Amino acid sequence: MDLAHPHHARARATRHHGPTLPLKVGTRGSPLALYQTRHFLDLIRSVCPILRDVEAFEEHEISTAGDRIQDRRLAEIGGKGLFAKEIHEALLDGRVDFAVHSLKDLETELPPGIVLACTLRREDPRDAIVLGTACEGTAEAACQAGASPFSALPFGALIGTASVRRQAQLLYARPDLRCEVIRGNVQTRLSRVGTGEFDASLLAIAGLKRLELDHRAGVVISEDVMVPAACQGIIGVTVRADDVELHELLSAICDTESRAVSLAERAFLGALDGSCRTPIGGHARLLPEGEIRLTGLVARADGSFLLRRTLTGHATDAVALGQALGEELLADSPADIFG
Ligand SMILES: NCc1[nH]cc(CCC(=O)O)c1CC(=O)O
Repeated sequence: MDLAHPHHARARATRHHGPTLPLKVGTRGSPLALYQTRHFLDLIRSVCPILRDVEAFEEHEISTAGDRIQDRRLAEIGGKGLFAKEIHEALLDGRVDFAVHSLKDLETELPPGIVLACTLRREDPRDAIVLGTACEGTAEAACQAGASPFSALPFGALIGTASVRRQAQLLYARPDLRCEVIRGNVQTRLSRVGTGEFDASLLAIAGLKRLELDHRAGVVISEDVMVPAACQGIIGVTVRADDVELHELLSAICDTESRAVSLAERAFLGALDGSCRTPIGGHARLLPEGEIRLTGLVARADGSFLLRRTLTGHATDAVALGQALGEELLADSPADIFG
């Protein structure tokens, strides 16, 4: 073993002295991002007593291109990793030691030198409909067993969404609806529905729950009706690939179920290699007996085409399962989808 190698030197130092404090954590500055970062810090403190000191961590808010661009659909701006580029740079420069992300916003292929070290237990992965005043009273019937969640939306309603995945699945089921881009953070979107600018919007219930705004969700849509985004509801933590001591620390709070499903969902997304203009959904769930069931969806943004498939395999082969499903959907989609 080459003990002069920096990896080994640092790993040995960990065992004797623990991590060098304070640990610098990178986060976006939105209320949701800050909540997620604090939630993560609470978890790590609960398993690691030496980190309970308030001064053990230093929070660094990092503004990303995705935060600054508010008026256009992210898909139009292009470029994967719009929410993370500046955060990766801060990690590689050593300005931060680790970073907390909404895993669904993190590109599948991370820059060299950065790895996803840990995924937290998944929050509810489903999408929810937030109804404006024009839809008052429509939620109740739509929530009933057997009813379509979309029946809460009046004919021809104007829906604000920036997600081509949600738009495609919505229009496929309800071609009468109109969709327009709504951006901004969760609170901004809620207020724009509240003022009547849109009849309704679709948001991840996970974000609403974390912000204690889930009472604004009129109808929660089953993942069997609307396939969520890959890794929706999962918080992921990135570190420098050679930071052995942080890897060790983070492995203590890693959730094995979210790790397995996120591997499958991210492998699926990676295999499709769609542009961010391609509506793609991916959702895996762990079954008893150590199996994993992965559903994938690709569609046209206008809802004129939609393909959905499910594969089941062993959780230990999560990556292979994701790749296989991605390749299957790629092969069976019309040429324009991935053109
Ligand atoms: N793209 C924005 C985003 N990124 C993560 C969440 C919250 C849900 C999650 O943790 O996946 C949201 C808001 C939303 O989609 O409604």
